[in-house]
Amino acid sequence: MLLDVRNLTITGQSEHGPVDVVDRVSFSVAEGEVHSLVGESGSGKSLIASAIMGFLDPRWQVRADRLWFDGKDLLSMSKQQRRKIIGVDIAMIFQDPRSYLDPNDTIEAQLAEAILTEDLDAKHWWSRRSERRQKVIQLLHRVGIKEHQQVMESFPFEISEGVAQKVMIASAIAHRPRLLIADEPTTAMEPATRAQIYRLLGRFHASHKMSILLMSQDMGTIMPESQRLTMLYSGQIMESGPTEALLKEPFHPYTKAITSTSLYQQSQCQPKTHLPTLPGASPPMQHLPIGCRLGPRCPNARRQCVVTPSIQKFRAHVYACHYPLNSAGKEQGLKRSDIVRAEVDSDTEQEHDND
Ligand SMILES: Nc1ncnc2c1ncn2[C@@H]1O[C@H](COP(=O)(O)OP(=O)(O)OP(=O)(O)O)[C@@H](O)[C@H]1O
Repeated sequence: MLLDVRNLTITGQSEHGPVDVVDRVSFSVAEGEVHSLVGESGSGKSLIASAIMGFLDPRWQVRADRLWFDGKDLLSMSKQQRRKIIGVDIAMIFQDPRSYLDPNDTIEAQLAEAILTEDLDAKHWWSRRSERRQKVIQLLHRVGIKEHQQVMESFPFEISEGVAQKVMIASAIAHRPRLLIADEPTTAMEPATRAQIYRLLGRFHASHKMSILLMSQDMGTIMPESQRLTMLYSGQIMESGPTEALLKEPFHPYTKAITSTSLYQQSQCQPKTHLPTLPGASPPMQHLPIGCRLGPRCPNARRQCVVTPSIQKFRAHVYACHYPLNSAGKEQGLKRSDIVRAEVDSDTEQEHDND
């Protein structure tokens, strides 16, 4: 497994004391896989991405049974070792690319810096400079920027959001990372630009076997190449498994709500069809409900949901719900009726014993 995350907990401070904003989250990304982490705003996607990258400031406490990259424990390495891995094997692109580009440097200067020295053939610095320039042009062409001259001479505030994201991707792929973490890379973009960015990521995934961990707020913005899907709500995993299986037969009410309001499904609906959604919004970190955090918004919630559901495995899915849907629900219903039957049987036996 390239990235292996087990029981990742991220604790922050609220006015009422420490809060596990991310609560024992587990998922993994295999070599060459695209894994989408989907959850509404505030579900903890950016915190998880930053914890993997080691970007979180010290007021957040990060614990995990495992936070491994390629078999190496990211949490126990020194800062230097971690920086080496992050600089070479893992890259990240962000929702707001312009704020991560240096406002005082041209795009050419920033991309030239991203090119690895080992990728240069020229021996002398003067010929290296022109080689770097050629490599920057190649990078820009690879991310679909044909007007390279104009973009190279620009400062970040002079380019559009879409072009800035392409520049960020160019900078990320200059390192040929094995894992790219994309934190809602197309949030503020027009649908056409969004599609371009996803096509680009899809191309690099296919040609370089690059693994991608894609963070997204809704199913309408996940990549078609996404093989695995993890649904996150308010810092807890709701359901995880192969994308197709989750779309076809969700076991968690949250997966059902998010997938049935997605552009995936909308495109197949008749006009004016009512689309089900969950009313309400995700809670702020100071007011997280006990037990299953979806409880107050969940159409299936019952008294038992104040107890955090344990992680269950059924078929290819992993889910955390006391009252799952579809075949997992039937299976659980059968188990419950066995329990009830066993309780009834033992009561009857007791009655007989008393006779
Ligand atoms: N710097 C911060 N200070 C205080 N609280 C924070 C900070 N960063 C995140 N949080 C809180 O942590 C929780 C998770 O936030 P996070 O940004 O990881 O969610 P997200 O899923 O990435 O949301 P979005 O899709 O809007 O980016 C939220 O309740 C948020 O308010």
